[in-house]
Amino acid sequence: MSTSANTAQSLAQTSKDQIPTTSVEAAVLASSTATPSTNSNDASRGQPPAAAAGASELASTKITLLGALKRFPDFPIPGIQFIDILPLFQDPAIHTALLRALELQVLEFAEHSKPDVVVGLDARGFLFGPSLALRLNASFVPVRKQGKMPGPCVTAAYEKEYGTDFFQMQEGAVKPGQKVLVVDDIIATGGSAAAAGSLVKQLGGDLIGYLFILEIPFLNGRSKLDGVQTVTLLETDE
Ligand SMILES: O=P(O)(O)OC[C@H]1O[C@H](OP(=O)(O)OP(=O)(O)O)[C@H](O)[C@@H]1O
Ligand SMILES: Nc1ncnc2[nH]cnc12
Repeated sequence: MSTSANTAQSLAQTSKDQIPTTSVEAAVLASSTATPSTNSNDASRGQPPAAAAGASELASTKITLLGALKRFPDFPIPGIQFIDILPLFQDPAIHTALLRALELQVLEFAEHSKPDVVVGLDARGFLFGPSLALRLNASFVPVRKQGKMPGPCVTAAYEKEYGTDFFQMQEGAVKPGQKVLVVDDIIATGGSAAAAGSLVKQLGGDLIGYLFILEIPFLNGRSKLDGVQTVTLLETDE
């Protein structure tokens, strides 16, 4: 079995309960963010030996995930280094490891406040948002680019790394007071995520956090998220 398959299997075999049952699960839980501005890359610090061993396994999972990403210079416009997350979904072992790691990040940071709704952003937030929502026994609700959904919608404009756009959510898709987690593949400038957060609030939702697979820290996207708890699995400064 390949390294990625081993990693995926050990992550996939962990309990569906919120209580960690393996060193990997304990380590993933231990590695999650405790504050809005910290990421999860220093997993082994201060952990007991079993958790530290698991943290090392998590670290190798992250290396596997990072290694699967592809870079495309000057896409979609000159000067942008495009980071393609689609390869994460081509290998079932990596896909499994990704989903389990994301689930555990949520269970840790939302320990006392599990989301009622996972909101995924058009289009790459749709690749894992519904699967994650099922694992969390939560609803899935999309944020879509303007003009794609029927019925009354709320709308927010936003700037991103390579242009301006408009996002929408259907009225009633989130009920007032529901706890909402916004998920997307990448946080770059943070414009997309901030617009999604504003739509959730327009619908009366309680925005409890943001979750991303990858952060590009030099673009400082977190600064647009009003201090709302933000968790990223991976980061790359390029
Ligand atoms: O933090 P930001 O600067 O807002 O950038 C991040 C957003 O950009 C990408 O989506 P894109 O708008 O390219 O749409 P797509 O998912 O439909 O390709 C990405 O999937 C995020 O949604
Ligand atoms: N550099 C980038 N690569 C991939 N998706 C992005 N979305 C915004 N910036 C991006």
